[in-house]
Amino acid sequence: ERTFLSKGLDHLLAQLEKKDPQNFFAWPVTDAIAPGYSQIISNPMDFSTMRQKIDQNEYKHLDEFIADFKLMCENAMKYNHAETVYYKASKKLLQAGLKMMTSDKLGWMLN
Ligand SMILES: NC(=O)c1ccc2nc(N)sc2c1
Repeated sequence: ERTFLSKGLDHLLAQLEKKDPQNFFAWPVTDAIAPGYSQIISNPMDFSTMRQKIDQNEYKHLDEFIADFKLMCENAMKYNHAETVYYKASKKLLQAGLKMMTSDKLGWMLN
């Protein structure tokens, strides 16, 4: 059911997804597109999984949502070499996303 927190997380997720226009982070990364991915990345994360977790009320606090966002970006910076578009996109997304989510305007969600 829609809670105060899940409504706020919905909004944040929509803002983060807009920062990934190439949809590099929209869906789970498969070994088909990223050879060896499942051996290198033990805790995969992507926006569709975060959406599911919001809908199932699995996030109890904003910092748990932020942790999944960081995991998603850090996975990409681990698997992809620094000169790739994926690495560069994840570094930019991480910085912009954290800036947005840690602004004081979100004090109301840090319960
Ligand atoms: N999120 C990622 O790390 C990611 C996304 C898409 C993608 N496509 C490839 N050919 S490698 C790759 C990695």
